[in-house]
Amino acid sequence: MSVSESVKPLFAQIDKLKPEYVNRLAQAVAIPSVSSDESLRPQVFAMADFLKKQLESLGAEDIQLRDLGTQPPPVSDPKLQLPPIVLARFGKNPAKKTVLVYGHYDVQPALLEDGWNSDPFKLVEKDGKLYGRGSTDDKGPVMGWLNAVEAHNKAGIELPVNLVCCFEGMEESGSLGLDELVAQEADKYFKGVDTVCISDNYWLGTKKPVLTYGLRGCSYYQITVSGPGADLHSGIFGGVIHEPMTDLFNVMSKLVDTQGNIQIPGVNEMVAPLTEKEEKLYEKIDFDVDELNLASGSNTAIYQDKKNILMHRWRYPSLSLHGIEGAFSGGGAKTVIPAKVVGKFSIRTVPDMDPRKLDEYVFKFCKEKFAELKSPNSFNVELIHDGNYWVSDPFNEAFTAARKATQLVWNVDPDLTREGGSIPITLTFEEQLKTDVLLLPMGKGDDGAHSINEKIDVANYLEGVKTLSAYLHYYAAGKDSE
Ligand SMILES: C[C@H](N)C(=O)N[C@@H](Cc1c[nH]cn1)C(=O)O
Ligand SMILES: [Zn+2]
Ligand SMILES: [Zn+2]
Repeated sequence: MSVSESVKPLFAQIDKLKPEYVNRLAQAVAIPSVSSDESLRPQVFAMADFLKKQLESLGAEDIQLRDLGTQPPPVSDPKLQLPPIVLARFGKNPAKKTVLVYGHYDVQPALLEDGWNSDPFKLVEKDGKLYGRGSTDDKGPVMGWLNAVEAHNKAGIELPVNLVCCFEGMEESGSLGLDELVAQEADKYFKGVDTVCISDNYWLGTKKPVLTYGLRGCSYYQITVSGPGADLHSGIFGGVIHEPMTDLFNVMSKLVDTQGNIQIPGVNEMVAPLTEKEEKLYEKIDFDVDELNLASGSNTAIYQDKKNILMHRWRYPSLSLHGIEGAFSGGGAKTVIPAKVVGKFSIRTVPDMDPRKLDEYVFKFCKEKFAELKSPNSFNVELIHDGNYWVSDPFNEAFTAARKATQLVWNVDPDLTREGGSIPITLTFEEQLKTDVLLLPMGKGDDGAHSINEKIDVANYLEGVKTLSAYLHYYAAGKDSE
């Protein structure tokens, strides 16, 4: 029987299980597992326990919560524990292929007062969409893998592959500790893995599914400026002392211009030149500036043409300013001079940028710009975390299986895309396990990952479970399967 025929009862089961799937996602979203907020670290641990219980109830074997020790500096609490890596497996049949699925159970911060229409940690279903922090990034897709196993169990259909799960709780904060674990377990827990599938990114737009073969890397920095012994009255000290915030603003404002051009010497020179072959690839992609505007909820695009938008998202670096710790940020008009401020920015990296050279250029530039201010305040610039870029071959066996699965579920040939975001562990899996990695996204380009009112469409959540399941079946059946 063809794969397309054999998965029909599985697809019917997936449709029937919608209430259970939504409930599973609601339980996951209700745990505010924000990895970047030290005070919420117990919630990240609670999320790992939730996954453990879910995996147990679905019949997973060899479930392990792997301790990664304490979080390295910079960190406020030197005893802060890293959340565990959750490992589990379904099946260990040597006659079957083995697929490792990776996802993350931590999320970005979210506060109602940021502008959410509802509590970010309460899943709300409205107009065919499921709103809540992590719904698309990445609790929806992680639940998607569990949902796929549940559908197989309930339909009485054997999983066509051995499934190894690797779920981490620090992806949004640099995947600390995971590189080492993957290296340690390459010949142990991960022995025999044939391919890796990651569902942790999004379609490019809102209409067409995609398969993704590239990611940018991310190097995240912080600049600390401090001076006064305490926060001060600006009426008493304004104009008479060097203010840390003024120094910080000066340095941060020199990093990038308003057209997105990075101003740090040496950075742009590391970028791989554009080839004619690559240039042609952009023509085929289904996307335009309207899709970008829809996703950003604005008309603020720097480039109006598809090629430039895609190149600047996928193959050129970008520098973003994220925030200032220690600065007054509430409502009202507090007349304070902050004593210590920490500015945060990151650089998305691309082939052929060398992260260590990048650090060198960033540190040198920031120090020079601060020195020009001739300020007596103290200044420090440091790397918080980094993760490398990744580009792969989109025509291997795993991509072929994913293309067939997408065609079956969505009735359309997926676009082959790269992603502007980062998943730090991707290259490590490829290098350490010596396997291919496929990125098979569930959500749409307008899902608002990292933003307010993050959502996943119900259709993407359900059809996504079908796509992940069908992918496993096509991959198991080999490249000539139908
Ligand atoms: C693409 C993925 N879903 C994601 O959001 N990744 C984060 C990872 C990160 C955080 N700091 C550095 N990398 C991202 O791209 O921001
Ligand atoms: Zn993610
Ligand atoms: Zn994310």
